[in-house]
Amino acid sequence: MQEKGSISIHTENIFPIIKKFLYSDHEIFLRELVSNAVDATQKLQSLARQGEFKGELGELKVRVTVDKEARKITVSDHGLGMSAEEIKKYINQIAFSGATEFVEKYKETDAQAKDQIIGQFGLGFYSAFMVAKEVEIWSKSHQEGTPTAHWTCDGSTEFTLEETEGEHAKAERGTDVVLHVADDSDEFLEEARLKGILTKYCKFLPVEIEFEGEVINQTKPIWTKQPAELTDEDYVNFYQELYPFSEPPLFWIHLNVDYPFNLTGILYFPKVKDELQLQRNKIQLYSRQVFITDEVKDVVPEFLMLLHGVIDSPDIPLNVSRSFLQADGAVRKINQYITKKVADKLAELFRKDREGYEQKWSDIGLFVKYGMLSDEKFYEKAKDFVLVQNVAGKAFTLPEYQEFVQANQQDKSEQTVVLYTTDAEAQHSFVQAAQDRGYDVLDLSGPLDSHFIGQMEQKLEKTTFKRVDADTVGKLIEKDDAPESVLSDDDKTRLTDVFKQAISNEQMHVQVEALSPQDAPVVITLPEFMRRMKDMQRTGGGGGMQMFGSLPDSYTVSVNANHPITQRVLGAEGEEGGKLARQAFDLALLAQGMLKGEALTAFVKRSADLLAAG
Ligand SMILES: Nc1ncnc2c1ncn2[C@@H]1O[C@H](COP(=O)(O)OP(=O)(O)OP(=O)(O)O)[C@@H](O)[C@H]1O
Repeated sequence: MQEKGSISIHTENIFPIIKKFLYSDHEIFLRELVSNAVDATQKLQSLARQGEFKGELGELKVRVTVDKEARKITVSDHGLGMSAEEIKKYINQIAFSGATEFVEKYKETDAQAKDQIIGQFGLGFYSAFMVAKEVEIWSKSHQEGTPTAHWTCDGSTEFTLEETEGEHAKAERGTDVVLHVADDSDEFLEEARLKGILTKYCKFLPVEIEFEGEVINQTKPIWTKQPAELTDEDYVNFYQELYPFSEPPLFWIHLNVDYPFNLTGILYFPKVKDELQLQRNKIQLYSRQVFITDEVKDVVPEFLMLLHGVIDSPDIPLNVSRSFLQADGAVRKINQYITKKVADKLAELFRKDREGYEQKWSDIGLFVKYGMLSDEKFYEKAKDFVLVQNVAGKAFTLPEYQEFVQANQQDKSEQTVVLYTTDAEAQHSFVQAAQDRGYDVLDLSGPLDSHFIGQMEQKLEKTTFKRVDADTVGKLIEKDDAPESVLSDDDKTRLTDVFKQAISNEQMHVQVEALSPQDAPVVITLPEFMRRMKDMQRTGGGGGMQMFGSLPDSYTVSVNANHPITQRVLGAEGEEGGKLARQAFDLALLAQGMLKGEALTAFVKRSADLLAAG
């Protein structure tokens, strides 16, 4: 047997759900009521535009007032008002939106209304019951001769509705919504609290909103204007209004698109000196000038979350509570659009004002690298304007740098070896040695640079990166013209043994190498791959590498066969050779800031002895 029918809903059961649970935050009741008042005002303006309303518009301010004694909050507008019939239709029917109906009805004759009207779900009004034990509506329609309608409801499914003339009638067109605040919602009777809510959500609504005799909003915020109407000062002032006491922004992008989706806004590049200052959740999302959230995840690409500013789009699909967004195709397109705009802006700055761009690089470099690493499309554009800086502070684009080092820094298998330092101070002796060889050294000390290096090695052809202390200078870039060793094989073995014994440390692998006589007598290095593995292990990357436990430190100790000191070590009597070897080794440790504790004390003492003996 088959039965067909329609599912029924018990209003008594669903009503509390709407009231209490649909909206996570109680404070949004004010946003909803003020939005309705603004909608009512904009609808009237729309009717006037179309000639359907011929009366005087008069003053159109929305007023919010609070009476703490009487425990009342009132939201009043001079909008189009409602007759008793209309209240029945729009208010008594939950989830029937007069806003949507209006937009649909006038879409041919007033397209503007579609972009302005805020309401869409027909639920917002009921959020009032989150804070009120009773709500009254007093409304007078804009249509001549309609009596004032008075509606009351105590939050149950029962309501009263009457038409009043005479004493209680409203003199003017419009609607007053009166909330009798519930006992558990005292906080909303505080002026400061209400003001806080209004400035959070309603600061940029398009109709003036008055609270405490003061207009709290800007009806035409700058993002709704055309870029051509605005000066740099306007942008900077707006920034400072959004983020008081912050340093002026570096530059900004005015977003303005209406096809295939509607999006306006201004994104600012903040001045950031170090990564600790980077603050997320600094972009505010609006929909039709109503504040929605400052969590713009999904809408704004991850790497641009560090930007500041405002985005306004009626096309971002909101859920009923307007409290979170739904990630869908439209959101993805918006995300891509923003990425493209940012890349274009950077490319333009680079092209038009290279010097200014270089000066800003310390602030924007992090964004750019983050973007390249996280977004392939952004990478494609940014590879032409990402900059690298050498230790002398000169900036290059990647193609410029490749050309700059190509002649001198190719190894025998025609790989270009890019040398870099992560700490020019600590690695000074290596930087110096490389520079003495005529090599250039990049400063890649930023927080994302190890990832950036990895990406560059994948993308750039025939190019490898080596940290300056990854090897002795002669081996960093292996060439055919390596200097010959002056030592015999026998001497080399003897020398190795003396050093091994003097150092007596398993993690130090001694080898004799033919460096130039001007190079240091001993050089301690950590091979590039070993250091990278250790870095990965430290930062938790590298997949299953943890399984193998901590990697031991494994340094290479290169003894310079051509340095005069090796002759002295080989020629020394008794313990003298070992002492000299240890001294040379300690000097190498010292050059790298690795000489510490007991070893350092011993070194100082030995040095004094040697000086005294000399
Ligand atoms: N101050 C007002 N003046 C005139 N009409 C109003 C007013 N407040 C509410 N209404 C009418 O009641 C309807 C229902 O309001 P409600 O806030 O529940 O939903 P909405 O604004 O349409 O949609 P949303 O849930 O997205 O806010 C509105 O669409 C509007 O027609």
